[in-house]
Amino acid sequence: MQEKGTISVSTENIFPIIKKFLYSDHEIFLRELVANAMDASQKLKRLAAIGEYQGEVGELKVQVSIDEEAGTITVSDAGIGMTAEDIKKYINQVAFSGATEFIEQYKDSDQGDSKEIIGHFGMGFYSAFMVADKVKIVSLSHKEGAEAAQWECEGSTEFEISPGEKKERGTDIVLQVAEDSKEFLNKARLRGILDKYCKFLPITIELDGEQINNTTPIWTKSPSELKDEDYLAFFKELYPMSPDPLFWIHLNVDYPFNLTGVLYFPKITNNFDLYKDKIQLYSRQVFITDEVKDVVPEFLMLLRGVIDSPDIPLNVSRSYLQSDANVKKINGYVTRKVADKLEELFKKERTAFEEKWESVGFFVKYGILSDEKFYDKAKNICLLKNSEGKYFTLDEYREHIQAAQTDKNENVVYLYSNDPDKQDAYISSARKQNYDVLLLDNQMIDSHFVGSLESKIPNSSFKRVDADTMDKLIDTGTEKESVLSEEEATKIKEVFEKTLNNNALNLQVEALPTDELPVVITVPEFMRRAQEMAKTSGMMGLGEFPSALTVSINGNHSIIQKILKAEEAAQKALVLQAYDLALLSQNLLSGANLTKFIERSVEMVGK
Ligand SMILES: Nc1ncnc2c1ncn2[C@@H]1O[C@H](COP(=O)(O)OP(=O)(O)OP(=O)(O)O)[C@@H](O)[C@H]1O
Repeated sequence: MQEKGTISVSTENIFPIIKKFLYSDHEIFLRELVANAMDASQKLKRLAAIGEYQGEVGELKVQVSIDEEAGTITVSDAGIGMTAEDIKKYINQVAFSGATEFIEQYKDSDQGDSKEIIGHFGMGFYSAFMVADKVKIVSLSHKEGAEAAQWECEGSTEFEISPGEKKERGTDIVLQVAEDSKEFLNKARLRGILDKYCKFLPITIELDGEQINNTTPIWTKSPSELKDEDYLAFFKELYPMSPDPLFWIHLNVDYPFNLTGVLYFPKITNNFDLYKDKIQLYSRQVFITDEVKDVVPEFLMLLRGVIDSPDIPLNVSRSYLQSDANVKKINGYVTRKVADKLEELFKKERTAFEEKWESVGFFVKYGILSDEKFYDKAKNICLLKNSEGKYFTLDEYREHIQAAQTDKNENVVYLYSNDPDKQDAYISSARKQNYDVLLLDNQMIDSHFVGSLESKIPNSSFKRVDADTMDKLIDTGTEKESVLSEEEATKIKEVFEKTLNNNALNLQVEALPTDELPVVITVPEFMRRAQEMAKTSGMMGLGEFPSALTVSINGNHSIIQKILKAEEAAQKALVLQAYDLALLSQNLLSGANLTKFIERSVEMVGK
């Protein structure tokens, strides 16, 4: 008996709409059909396990095959199958409600958002019509005495149902591939899609007889069954081109939500962007997306690996995902696990932890900057490295510098360098005073990190080592003895002003140690930070911000006496020489000024 019917649906014909708006994601039809076949297989397994199916279960693999000549793709399973009644119920009604719901969602969203909905909306069975102009279902239900049934639909709301010819339990979905979708008849193309979405499905998937998937990926196993090699091999499987990860975290939770996975800490190179969106999100081993925004905290998006959770609602739009309670909990859980793992590593293998700090520190700092709560968890394992390459925790470091580097206001002054090469002269001045200098030279993150630490550590101030002369950087309130009389100080300042003839310079005479340079050039900390902020926020073009240099003349240096006593011409040469030397030590001397300096030096040496 053949039966014809019309699928009741408010929209005249939803297929053209499905086709049009799902355009960029056509390939997911295969994921949907394979996932259905897998569900049907697993349902049968469950029925057999609870004794509701008495027959032979047999091998439950899902087969995908291409018949290029006939222009068809067939997805077959040996799962529970469907009777004609089941087809009417599940395909005509249930599946359709899913498709209609999609259209409703699409209508409610503005154009810009539609792609997101599409990307996260499981279109189910009807997504087959994105690539096929005719779909046939032939199915034999597992139910005793069931007869095979066949359903056909040509992409309109009309369908035809009739007895089918099928002897084995299960379902064949046959797609007559549409003219504009012929690419899917290519085996390599299908293989690519299966590799992407179905690589770790729990039931064997074959493409033209060849197994595609690994049915028991490591995140489905217990950590006690796994060795380091297994984790490394899995990492290589996911990211064949990447260097080995630093370490990994096996996630496993079943209350209050369900989540498994393995997250890897990659070695950080400078190309951070390459590392974003590399965590893969699965739902019961079906690949969903690698856009994990909202599910994983922003700073952990640089991690790699797999998260699998049936509790992440994937068939809804982004905005919903953000406010979803489960997603929030997952987010919190992942953050906590990462913090725990870092603490464990730190406690167990501090040396190894220090060796990995270049990469690990990036996550920790990023986490501290972006997540208030993460600081509380990470403050005990956040390391600081000094210019001698030694590592300290925040507490250890404070202890280390407290005695020497507390200023008259009881602030502990943390000195740092962001470019040890350029700031070498300042670092060595600091060391001469028995001060310690931190290395905070990650250009991407450390300038922000400095500000953040300063606000988090009470009574602390961070100053770059070239922000002022040493005794002003850490002002202990003790007056330095000056060998210059007040008159001489005024005189030397005048000589410098006249010779350098530059209003932008902030000239001052100071009593610095005799072994300091005769002239020291610095950029005040607050000024430099304001400049950096302006640069990063794009408020001002580079260079527009006044660059205020402070020029400190070391009144205690012997050369100052020489200048005071010299003839005018010699005086001028000495001032320029002392000033140029200061610029040189900051790496600020170049071009014509450098040439002049060299000429002058040669002349002086020759005298
Ligand atoms: N291969 C199959 N074997 C048995 N039943 C199937 C098969 N494919 C689909 N079905 C039935 O049709 C129903 C509708 O399928 P459809 O893919 O549209 O939605 P779904 O799987 O329930 O949800 P989703 O939108 O997440 O895919 C399924 O719930 C299932 O009962």
